[in-house]
Amino acid sequence: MWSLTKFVASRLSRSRRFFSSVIPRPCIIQKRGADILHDPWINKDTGFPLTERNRLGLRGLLPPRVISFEQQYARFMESYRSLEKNTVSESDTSHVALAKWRILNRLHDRNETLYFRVLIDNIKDFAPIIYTQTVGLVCQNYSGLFRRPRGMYFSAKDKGEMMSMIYNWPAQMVDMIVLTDGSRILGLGDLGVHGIGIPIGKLDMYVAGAGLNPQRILPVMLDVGTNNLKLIEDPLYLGLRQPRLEGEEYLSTIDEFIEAVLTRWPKAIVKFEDFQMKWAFETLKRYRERFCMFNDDIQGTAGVALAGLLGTVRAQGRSLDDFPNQKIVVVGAGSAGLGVLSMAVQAGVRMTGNAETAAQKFFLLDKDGLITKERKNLDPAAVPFAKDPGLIAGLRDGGSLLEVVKKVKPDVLLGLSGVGGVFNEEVLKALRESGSNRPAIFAMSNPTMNAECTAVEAFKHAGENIVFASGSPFENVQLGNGKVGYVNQANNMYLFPGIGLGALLSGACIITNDMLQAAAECLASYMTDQDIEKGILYPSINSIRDITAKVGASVVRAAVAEEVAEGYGKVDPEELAYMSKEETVEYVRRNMWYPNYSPLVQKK
Ligand SMILES: NC(=O)C1=CN([C@@H]2O[C@H](COP(=O)(O)OP(=O)(O)OC[C@H]3O[C@@H](n4cnc5c(N)ncnc54)[C@H](O)[C@@H]3O)[C@@H](O)[C@H]2O)C=CC1
Ligand SMILES: CC(=O)C(=O)O
Ligand SMILES: [Mg+2]
Repeated sequence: MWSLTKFVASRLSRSRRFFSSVIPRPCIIQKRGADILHDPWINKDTGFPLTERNRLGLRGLLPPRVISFEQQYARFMESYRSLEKNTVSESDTSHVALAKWRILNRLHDRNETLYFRVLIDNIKDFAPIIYTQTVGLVCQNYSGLFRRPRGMYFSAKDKGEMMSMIYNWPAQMVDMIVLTDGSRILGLGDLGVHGIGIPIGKLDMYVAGAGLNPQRILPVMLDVGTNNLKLIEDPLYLGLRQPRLEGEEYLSTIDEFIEAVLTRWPKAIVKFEDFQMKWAFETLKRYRERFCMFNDDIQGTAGVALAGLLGTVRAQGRSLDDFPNQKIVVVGAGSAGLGVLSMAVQAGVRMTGNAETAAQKFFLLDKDGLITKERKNLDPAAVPFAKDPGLIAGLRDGGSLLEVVKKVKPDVLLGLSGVGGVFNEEVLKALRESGSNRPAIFAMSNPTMNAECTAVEAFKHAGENIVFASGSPFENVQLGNGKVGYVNQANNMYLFPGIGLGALLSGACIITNDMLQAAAECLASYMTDQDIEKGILYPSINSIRDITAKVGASVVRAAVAEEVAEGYGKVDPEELAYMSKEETVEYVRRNMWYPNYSPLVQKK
């Protein structure tokens, strides 16, 4: 039973935590001298005060002047801006993008505190570099860009060794692991071990957006081979030059890795990222009831898309109850597309109470066109969305996107196909004729070149009145006469930081559908009616910490309501249950790490 004494004690412990977050806590280290300068977690470069230089054996290893954090920050930004200025006229945009990534990566490798401060303060400018879209280019060029290892690599050759390998990681605690096998990196396909750039980029977003402590995150590449022949033949390829493991061999490798992780860090959250569809679904089914994990491409994407779809209903001036009446054509029946449809159906069922009607207005296409009940060898995950061809006159299995748009007259066209340009001029013009009072286009595939259409194409061919969102960022479109076509970024980056942080701070033993639903609903309700009217469905990425605090809190509360919360640190589930909504947001905010130089104290 919750007692008054416990309540007062919890308030006191909360206020103690509050003060400790204002006064930088000392960081206890075991290193000395040059080892400190080579450890990006604790390095301050020229920022070490003289007292620390004396205490830590750094005197003489640095130029004598102490440069303040603010000066270091300004110096970095100046070199970044001058790179930007000097390359503005270059036609090779990928060369410029990689130069920007390199300058950030060098800082990341040297001084994480400064790196994360510049990232947080300039998230709108830097997210497209460390995350989609440049991260895709980085993975494609990884063998040439590789300088220092980051994260851990477990390979098919490590079978039987993983339990001891996990103890090679230098940090005592790990809160969040992002795991990939590199088999479907963005829309770029199988990039094998070079896909490590994705877990690194995602975890950068966790630190920037959710305030996870960078000393407690771990990007992991599980190298089970690659089926990309170009990579296998490349002498500089950094991974195993063998075909991917399949079947039981594959699953037992992942099982061994998971067992090793959970033995060392039983409360670590494992986020699965960019697995090819069959393993994305299989691993989610295998593990989701066993430990705290989620699949970002299936579940994170679904929540962001659902928030955007609900926003679209509002933007059309309709009531939210009208959502199940939206005709939605989803192009791409992979992990992301099926994840979105499943969540949209769940939302429809909650609104209508009827599972059958909930999916009726949703249409699904894959590379072979419209999926109907006549489809041979239909993936079981797609079965609930397969249409009866008789539903609308002229619909047929394998019907092209253009045919489907002309016949169905959708309100929403949502692309998760990984194929650039499938929303071509004809398709967009057909959407314009759909009769919807405000059609919406979600060109969600990444990176930019894989977007189903560009923002300019969408506004030009589908009309100025549309709602537009893309997975990778595009500039807003100037429509003339001062009118602006607003570009939303429909990317799971709006949700995964909050899902991860909420799961962590509730101490959730698993991540349930209700927790994911709560995250999506929280994001959906974030926007004001005025914004939505302008076609703005998602907040600016500049607000990512505020969004994450709210999304994280809604995940914590859902975890408590579902009785899967086991508490975090000294905060037990009863204390979580006692918190009001606002207090939960405050609790989440207070637990976000923020980059400041901490005093370093050497452990004797
Ligand atoms: N914006 C976001 O937050 C997210 C975007 N994505 C993007 O979604 C894309 C797909 O990801 P997954 O579903 O995991 O891939 P996947 O490989 O599992 O599925 C791709 C699907 O697209 C279909 N497809 C291929 N060519 C097509 C065509 N010409 N017309 C219609 N359908 C076609 C395939 O048959 C398959 O069903 C990727 O580009 C990825 O970057 C994925 C997750 C999150
Ligand atoms: C954003 C993301 O997770 C993807 O494109 O795979
Ligand atoms: Mg992904």
